[in-house]
Amino acid sequence: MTIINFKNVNLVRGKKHILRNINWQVNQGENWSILGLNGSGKSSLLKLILAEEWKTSGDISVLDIKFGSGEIPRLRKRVSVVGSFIAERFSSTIKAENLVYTGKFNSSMLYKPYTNQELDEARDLLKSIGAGHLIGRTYGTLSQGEKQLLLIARSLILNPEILILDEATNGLDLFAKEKLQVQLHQIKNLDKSPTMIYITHHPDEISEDFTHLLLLRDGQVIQAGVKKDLLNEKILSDFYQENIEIHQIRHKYFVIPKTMDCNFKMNNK
Ligand SMILES: Nc1ncnc2c1ncn2[C@@H]1O[C@H](COP(=O)(O)OP(=O)(O)OP(=O)(O)O)[C@@H](O)[C@H]1O
Repeated sequence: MTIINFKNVNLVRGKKHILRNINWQVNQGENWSILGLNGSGKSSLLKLILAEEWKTSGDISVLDIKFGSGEIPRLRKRVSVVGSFIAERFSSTIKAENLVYTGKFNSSMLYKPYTNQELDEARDLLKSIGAGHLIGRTYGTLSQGEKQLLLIARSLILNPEILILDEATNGLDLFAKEKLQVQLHQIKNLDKSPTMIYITHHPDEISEDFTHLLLLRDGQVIQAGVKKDLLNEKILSDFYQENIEIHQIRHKYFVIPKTMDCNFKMNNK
């Protein structure tokens, strides 16, 4: 089954050609990372998947639902997102377990009170990801990392078929980042694991669980394919249009601009 299919997709807003001729196919069993610099179009691509933005031209289908077919509300219940543009939608007074429960409806609020029993499902999920201590806390009083934990729990309550992580480590400390990777690894090993899409600026965050990589620059797909074929110095130097070197420590790939050494020496003369 094809999970996501973009054919010749363009997105234009005003005079800005935000995404240009995007061809991208995600198949069952693949987990993709999307790597791009600021302004390359990552969030816009995500909004197209969620049908929050509408393509200017081309064809998009997600989970075999063709956009334009009127089935978008049904689709939204099958896709979850963790990311800042979701994080900003919640009231600062909502309680942790209520926020997690909103994931059931893919909305940012609960339209009626829920029983303690119903909210227990959210509490159990919080406990299962090591966030039990946040139960009962109000969203506005939480740290960035704590908020992120709520969003992860929220994204899982529906058993989504696609889980999108958009700069999901923003605001997380060193250890919380590692914990997120462990959680993603656990999700990947679930019986009915979702297809995961991990959007990031940072190559070192692309864990072993991600099999494929899409390199996005200035609204265009520069490369898309099997990760191990693309994470090399030649391809990434072409992609960044800068000479870079890659240092692999355990399973992490650290990318360092070669020019950095030179600037560092100049500044420290
Ligand atoms: N509605 C819009 N009208 C005009 N330009 C837009 C619009 N939405 C996005 N853009 C522009 O399109 C480009 C891509 O934006 P997008 O937010 O998708 O990038 P991004 O890769 O997510 O960036 P970042 O990593 O900085 O969050 C940017 O130059 C942005 O200013």
